[in-house]
Amino acid sequence: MASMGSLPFVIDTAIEGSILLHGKSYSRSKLPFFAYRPRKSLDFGGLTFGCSNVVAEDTARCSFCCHRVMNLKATGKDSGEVGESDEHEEDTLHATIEKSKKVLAMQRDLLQQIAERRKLVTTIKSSAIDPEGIPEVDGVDFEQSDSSLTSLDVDALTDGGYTNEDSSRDIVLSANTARQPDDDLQEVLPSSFGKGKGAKEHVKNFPAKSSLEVDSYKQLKGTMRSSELPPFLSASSATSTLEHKKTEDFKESSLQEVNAPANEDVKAPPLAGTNVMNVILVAAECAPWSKTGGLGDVAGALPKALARRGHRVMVVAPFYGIYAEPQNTGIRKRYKVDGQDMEVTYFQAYIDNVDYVFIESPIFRNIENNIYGGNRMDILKRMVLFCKAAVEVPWHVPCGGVCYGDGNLVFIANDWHTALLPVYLKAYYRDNGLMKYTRSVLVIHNIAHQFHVMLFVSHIPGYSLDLMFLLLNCPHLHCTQGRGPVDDFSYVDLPPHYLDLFRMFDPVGGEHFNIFAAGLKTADRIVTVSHGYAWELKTSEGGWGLHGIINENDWKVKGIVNGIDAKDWNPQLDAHLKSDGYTNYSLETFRSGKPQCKAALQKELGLLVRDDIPLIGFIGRLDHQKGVDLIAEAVPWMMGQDVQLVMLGTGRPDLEQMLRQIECQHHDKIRGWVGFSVKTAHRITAGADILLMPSRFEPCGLNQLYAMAYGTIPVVHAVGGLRDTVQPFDPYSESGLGWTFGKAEAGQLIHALGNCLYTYREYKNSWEGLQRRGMMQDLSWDNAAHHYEEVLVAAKYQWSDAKAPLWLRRSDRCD
Ligand SMILES: Nc1ncnc2c1ncn2[C@@H]1O[C@H](COP(=O)(O)OP(=O)(O)O[C@H]2O[C@H](CO)[C@@H](O)[C@H](O)[C@H]2O)[C@@H](O)[C@H]1O
Repeated sequence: MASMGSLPFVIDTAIEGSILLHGKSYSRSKLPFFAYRPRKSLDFGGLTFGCSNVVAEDTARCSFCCHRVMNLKATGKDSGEVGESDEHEEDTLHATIEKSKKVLAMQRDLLQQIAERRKLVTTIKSSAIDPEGIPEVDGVDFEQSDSSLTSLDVDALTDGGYTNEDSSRDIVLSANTARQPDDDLQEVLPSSFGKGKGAKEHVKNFPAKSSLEVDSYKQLKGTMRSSELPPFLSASSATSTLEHKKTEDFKESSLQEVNAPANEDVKAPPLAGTNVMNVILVAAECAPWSKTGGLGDVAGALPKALARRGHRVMVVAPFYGIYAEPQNTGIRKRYKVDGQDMEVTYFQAYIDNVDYVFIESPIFRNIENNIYGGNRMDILKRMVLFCKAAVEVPWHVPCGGVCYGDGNLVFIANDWHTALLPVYLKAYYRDNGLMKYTRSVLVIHNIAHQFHVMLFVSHIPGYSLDLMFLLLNCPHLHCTQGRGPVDDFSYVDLPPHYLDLFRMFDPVGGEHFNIFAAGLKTADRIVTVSHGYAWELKTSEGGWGLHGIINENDWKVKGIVNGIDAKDWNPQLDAHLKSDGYTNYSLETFRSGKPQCKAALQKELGLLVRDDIPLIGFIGRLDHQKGVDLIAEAVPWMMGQDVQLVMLGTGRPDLEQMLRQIECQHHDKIRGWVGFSVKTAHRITAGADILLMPSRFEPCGLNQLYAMAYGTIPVVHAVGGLRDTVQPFDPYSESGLGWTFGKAEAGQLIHALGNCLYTYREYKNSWEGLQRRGMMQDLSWDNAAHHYEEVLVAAKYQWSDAKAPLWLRRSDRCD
């Protein structure tokens, strides 16, 4: 079956003096160079599955496990013993040797990188007390590997050394050794599933687990009878028979696949280089399936950017409604929540190089419009189940045929809703010697979240007014940081000594239970969504009672400004600008495109269609944070300015009522749209001239980023991410991106807006310059993803007890 060139070879045996390929015997003296490599180095993946399907190109990847293999270009004939050398064979051999040199050069680079890592680990070892924290690097266990590896490999892998059976090559390849065949067979995807668009293809882009990264779950199952398994683990799936059948199907289809020629795509190395990891982002919402605000946008966009860098990325979210894309994997598990067994079913989709896993359970059903609704216990139970099920996804849910496993894995949890995940990871697994190399990063999008009623209270020193309002008056106190009475600890189902992580005290609320606090303490790293907010979180005004914990963990906190999804929020591609008189536009066409969108918006809202009147927009949750009440205060002034105003939002009923009332009073100039409409948000962003964001605090803010990308000028309270991203306009140097004001007060808003309107009317060129500068910025997620990657890598090499060693505190601070 083989022909000259690029067919796969299956090495059957390699014995002294000869080798058997596809059942044919080849004499050693006539063999192409690959046959000289000791059999051990070709042993990965076994003979029946996966890695035996090596292909012939410079640097080939196994079509299944994607591990780099040596150049195995075939030079033998396809049948019978290799005959006498002829000229053609000589040429081919030379070409092969040339190619092998290139491969060797690449390997040399790789070895150098390994050597550098080794040095790093040695440094870590020498400054650490806990040897358990020493991580493996790309599958190499430095504890176990031969100490002569570094020098030996780099030097020995030269042309001359290559023709010998050099054990150093074994070591090199074993660092990339593929998963065991058995692993594959245990965790494969149903055949119907693995065949989805790109489903298998994507797996081969990622490094498979090394033998050192075998799931701790499998180790556990291998050493214990099921009756002895720890109680925190999920109960066994009801689908085992089905899974077995599907496993067989998959085995067959995989074998068909490995037998097919697979030399077509030798891909460029990933941007992340040797930092490529498995990343699982876990969030309570993920656009476009579920979104109540910015968290949904981030969960929808950041994973794609990480995938573009070459990481294997998954998003895990609850399955709230009926979604078209995800398919039922048939895998079901049961977890205990408040003493009850709750079953979850995993749904899965693969879109834009990202795996999406949705956790379905009656507890999540039909709440897509009220994700955070219900009473405190309802929410708590949902989050307990979600986090328990999410931690085990890398064990149970095969994506494209292969589970992520728990080696080289980092979870990214988001806000208090998933802050239990780092705690469960530690308490259930790492404390028990499982998931030893799995790390967690907790992202703070909003440390306060919303609250609903405000009353006047007198000031307590050290506590901000905002916080006191929150503590005293929030009827949905559970919406903030996962707070509750200390008794709530019994619901999270953790060993008693974990209570201390959750127990908090503040002068207003007294002793209480706080999920966010426990997550922040336990996570290996903390990210928040801007530099400004990272700083504010450490203050009593900005930390909402958690500033003490943030300060104590300062060494692991990093601010990374959000990006924007360059497909969804791009005026050139925006799907919501393709109808009703709107139009797509770009930097080249915005002078005509934007006025067209403005006219379409005025028409749609029933406002006077006039190009010369500034159209001001506001989009956001209607709550204390967003400062919509400050806009209301400024309305009388605005109405004297010949402007139009449109406000879109939902939230606090009193603020919703306020919007309706303002519209009633100034129906000719104002629209107050109460509701959640993604389409309208896009259209306002495109059609408005100015966007107001008078937020009292704003961790990052996405709307000002969207506005700038659409040539809409932001007027913002200079706080948190707004200060980071909106550089104030300077008329002298014609620089800057918008207007800012220093205090969340109506007077200051009026002052900044007044200057903005003046520029709009009197200085058309300056205005256009502002628009151009805004639109020309690279606000994409790619930049942010690069910074996230640094955090993920730092987490990977983080000590397992989340306590930084002293040297790290001094020299590798994340701020
Ligand atoms: N009525 C409505 N109809 C349609 N769309 C609506 C809407 N109200 C809001 N949106 C949309 O929801 C998103 C809100 O983004 P924000 O950055 O204001 O997030 P939010 O404050 O919820 O999140 C938190 O997390 C994000 C992400 O990290 C941080 O940027 C932010 O500062 C922090 O408070 C935007 O896409 C906006 O268009």
